[in-house]
Amino acid sequence: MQLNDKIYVAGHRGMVGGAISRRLQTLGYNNLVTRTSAELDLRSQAAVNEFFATEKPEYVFLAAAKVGGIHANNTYRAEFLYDNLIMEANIIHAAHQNGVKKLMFLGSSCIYPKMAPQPLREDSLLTGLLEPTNEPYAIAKIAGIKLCEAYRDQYGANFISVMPTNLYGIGDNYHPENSHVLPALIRRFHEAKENNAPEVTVWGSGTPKREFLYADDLAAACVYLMLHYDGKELVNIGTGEDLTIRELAETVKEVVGYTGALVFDATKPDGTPRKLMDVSKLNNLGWKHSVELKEGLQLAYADFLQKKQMVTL
Ligand SMILES: NC(=O)C1=CN([C@@H]2O[C@H](COP(=O)(O)OP(=O)(O)OC[C@H]3O[C@@H](n4cnc5c(N)ncnc54)[C@H](OP(=O)(O)O)[C@@H]3O)[C@@H](O)[C@H]2O)C=CC1
Ligand SMILES: C[C@H]1O[C@H](OP(=O)(O)OP(=O)(O)OC[C@H]2O[C@@H](n3cnc4c(=O)[nH]c(N)nc43)[C@H](O)[C@@H]2O)[C@@H](O)[C@@H](O)C1=O
Repeated sequence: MQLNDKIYVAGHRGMVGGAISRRLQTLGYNNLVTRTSAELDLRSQAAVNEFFATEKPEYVFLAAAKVGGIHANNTYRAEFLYDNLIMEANIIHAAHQNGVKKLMFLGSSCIYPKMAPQPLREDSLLTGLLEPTNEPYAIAKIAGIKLCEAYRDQYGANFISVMPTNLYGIGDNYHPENSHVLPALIRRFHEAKENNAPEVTVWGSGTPKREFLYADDLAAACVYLMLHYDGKELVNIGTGEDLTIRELAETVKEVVGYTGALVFDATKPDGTPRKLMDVSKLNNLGWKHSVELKEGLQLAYADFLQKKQMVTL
């Protein structure tokens, strides 16, 4: 990938696509092509085909998707399956038809079976049943992996798949119900602090364990793998460290500076009990994360405070 090669970052306004675009620009890549969903609805095959035929991107980062936390995944099950299936199918097929040199597909740690051995190894894919709350999203992501593999097997396409762990960072979604746990807790603790509320509610039992990677680290890993990895097998991207949701809540509480109590709402789903990535393959390829959770949380909270000035979250 040369500095003036044409690179399409699908989903560049999202948290991940934004971080990948920043990383590419920092490294000197100067020919990025982007479209918002209003300009190019990736669910339209005709529009995607026309875009690829006109723009002829040489490299593609596929970071556009319908994304959300446990509640959104479990509620909008049809859109999480349909939108994600059709977007990735349209892009991967058009990339093949238009001679894209290399494409990176972003999946998710939720593709692994709910009860797979921990830490989650890449070869656990399709070895057991999925977590029900995000099965539609996971099925779509597994289809994306298999599309990349199929175009590679049949046509020799250099399409690679990476599986990020739970992410957070600049430009995250702070919706009270539809977001992931980390941004949801930043907002809830911040509002409780502002309102002097005596307690903050955390969904579920607090016992599930999750791993969190700062989005700019994820972006650095994605660009690194785009430059250094051409294999068929997926690659996990994470830190290899996790903590319970209760421990996460305590840490967010401390970073935000809230002094009240925590209560747990057992009526809300816990989801997968644990999703710790085995990152030995990534580490052996020469990449390791650099932003630890506490530092990343401080950066994310600063971003939240800044965005709050500009928009009603
Ligand atoms: N966030 C996380 O914790 C994790 C994310 N991932 C993966 O990373 C990728 C990016 O996620 P993230 O950045 O968090 O998500 P965001 O919701 O922040 O961004 C998603 C992007 O997708 C674009 N998009 C959605 N629907 C359409 C559409 N119909 N047509 C065109 N563009 C569309 C949006 O474009 P626009 O802004 O223009 O509307 C948006 O910029 C996804 O593949 C996700 O599965 C994987 C693991 C964890
Ligand atoms: C990235 C990943 O994200 C999703 O999976 P998830 O890891 O279960 O996502 P989550 O961040 O929403 O929840 C993590 C844990 O945290 C608890 N929790 C507490 N309090 C809040 C809370 O206020 N909001 C949310 N969302 N969760 C909360 C919550 O009950 C759960 O136990 C997938 O659907 C799929 O999209 C995917 O790939």
